[in-house]
Amino acid sequence: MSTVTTSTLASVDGDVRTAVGAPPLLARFNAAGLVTATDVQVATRLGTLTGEGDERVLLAVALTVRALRGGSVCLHLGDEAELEALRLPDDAVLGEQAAEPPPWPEHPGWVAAVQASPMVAVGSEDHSGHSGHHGAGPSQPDVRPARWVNGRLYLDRYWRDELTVRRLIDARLTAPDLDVPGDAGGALDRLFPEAGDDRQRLAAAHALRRRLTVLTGGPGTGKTTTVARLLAVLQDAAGPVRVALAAPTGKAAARLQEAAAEVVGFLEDSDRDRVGIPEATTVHRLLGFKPGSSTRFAHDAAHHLPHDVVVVDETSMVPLSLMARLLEALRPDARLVLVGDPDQLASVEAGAVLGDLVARPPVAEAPVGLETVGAAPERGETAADLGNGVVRLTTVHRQEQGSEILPLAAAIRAGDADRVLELLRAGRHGVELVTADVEHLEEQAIADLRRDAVAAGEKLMARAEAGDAAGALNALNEHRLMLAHRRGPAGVARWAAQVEIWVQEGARAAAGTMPTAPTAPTAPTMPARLSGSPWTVGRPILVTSNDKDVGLYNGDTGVLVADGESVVAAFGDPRRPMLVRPYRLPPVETVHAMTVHRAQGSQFQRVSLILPPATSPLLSRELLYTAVTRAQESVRVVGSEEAVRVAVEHPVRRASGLRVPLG
Ligand SMILES: Nc1ncnc2c1ncn2[C@@H]1O[C@H](COP(=O)(O)OP(=O)(O)OP(=O)(O)O)[C@@H](O)[C@H]1O
Repeated sequence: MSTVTTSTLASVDGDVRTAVGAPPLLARFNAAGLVTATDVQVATRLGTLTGEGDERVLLAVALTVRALRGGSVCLHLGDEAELEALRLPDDAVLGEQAAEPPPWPEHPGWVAAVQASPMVAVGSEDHSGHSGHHGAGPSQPDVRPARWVNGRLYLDRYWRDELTVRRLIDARLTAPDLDVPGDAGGALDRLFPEAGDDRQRLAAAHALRRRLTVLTGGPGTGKTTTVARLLAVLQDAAGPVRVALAAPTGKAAARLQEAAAEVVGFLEDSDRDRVGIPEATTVHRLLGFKPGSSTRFAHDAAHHLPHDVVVVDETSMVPLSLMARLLEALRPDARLVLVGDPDQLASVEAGAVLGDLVARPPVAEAPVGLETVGAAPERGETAADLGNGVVRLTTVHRQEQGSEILPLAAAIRAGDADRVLELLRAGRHGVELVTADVEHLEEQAIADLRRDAVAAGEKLMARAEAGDAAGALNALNEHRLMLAHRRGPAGVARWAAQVEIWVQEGARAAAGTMPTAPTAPTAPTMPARLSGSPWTVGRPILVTSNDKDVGLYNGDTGVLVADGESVVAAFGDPRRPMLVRPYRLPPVETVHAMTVHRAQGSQFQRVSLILPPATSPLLSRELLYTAVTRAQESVRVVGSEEAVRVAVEHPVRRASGLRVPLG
């Protein structure tokens, strides 16, 4: 079906070319950068397939494809005000010379044309004969590639995924309590004592009885601690239960496993024995990812996962389609615990399910009976959240010894730009602003950034050359340069190359050779680390596609380490490095710098963030919050005060229908 093609296109970078032979109205919006050539091609192709020639409808579909690329699930066409955000050129055409955008078509007429279109099914009921199950059914003459529900225009596949998520989440929220045969109160008292954190206890009591718990909170509020202790409560009161721990990326899964093992290590012997050694995996691997297909999994609605409890960490990064597949694959009576921080960036793919689940009006009454285990929701706000299964942890337990990182994160989250700038300007306790024009950065402005990058790079090389995989993996996490954009003056491509030059210059200076361009041919006498070969020891690498056989996933980072005369790539937990021969590696890139999106789910001792100019559409509150909360010791923000302010004052808006009830 044609929607398969559009979903693939929506996930790649926008095509910046001019759409050749586009109908006149689309050509004008294309020239203004509001839709790309790819958006136009998808719309016109679907128009040809369904016999729709009305350019206003094709424009709406092209804008929907563009909105998907920006992470929205749909186009909120019914609300004229929502369209304003789309009057900025798409990120894919940023920097190109764009024409003045034409006015939108007259609104009521536009909406009426979309609803009357043969391309568009109207309403949430399925009249096409589809079973409603993803991808099911033979293709029929009346298959409509788009759908209009509650003033929103969807491509059909995304509508189906949203409906699946809505139905399965609502079923979990409205289902009766699960039976807990054992002494739940006793287990809760032991693992979440009275003097502890009430909300953590409430979360555990909730997860014991309910089929969906959404456990949210900022950094250091004890999400991982609560999950690990909750597993002990479950094994004691409802056990033995079969548990799966998962996260959207391999890196986040490794962190979850490490953190959960640490908490379990501190439990009493009996609890520790019951929980065992937690193992975490990626959501894709849990579902039985089949290479070559992003939508086909071994576990689905017909082949449920065997687990009684599934815990997903870093849920903010789970896109709509993956959430739909996960929910389908769960047994209806399994407990699902979604853990995450909804204030972080959402996934690169469409959807912000965690944010939507937290922001919905309550779907069910707050569950009763939690009092019986001594965990009564005491505040009205909690009772309303509980109608959506949400328990928000609010007390920060991590001891930060005067660091200003968490207060800075709190001010960003609260949207308080004055306070954010005050903390950054003060430049104390691990927080710093380097005011600079990022398009014309002076060497002096970035001297400290360079020093940090070179120090971390040199340490990485030294450990890698010594064949010390654990030391090299630790060094990899010492400093990370992050950016919002991939391309342009404040983009990853430029800055990754810059850091590589700095590190190599530093290495040459240390080796006593004359500085040369990093790509220059290498003299045979040059140390291995300067050879310029893709398998240079000390090269930090980023995996860019999934490889189930090797066990590496898109986004995993590692480092090339000397292994006698040869080279091996080290990944994962420094205490238990995973070693892979270069010839077995999936495609990799050098990772001296990364997008904030890529860095999500990881932590680094020091973070430097280069902000784009204040006009960038990628500047957002979530971007700044995510970057700042990646730092353990210090964070340096490079950019203008105006860019900081714009970021703090602009939370991301991703259109989706999940927050509103079905009409
Ligand atoms: N109820 C509590 N009482 C005392 N200390 C706690 C409590 N809960 C958590 N902590 C401590 O607070 C710190 C942070 O906890 P944890 O790592 O579980 O938080 P988190 O929300 O998962 O953080 P992050 O998302 O940043 O990884 C840990 O050192 C943990 O031991």
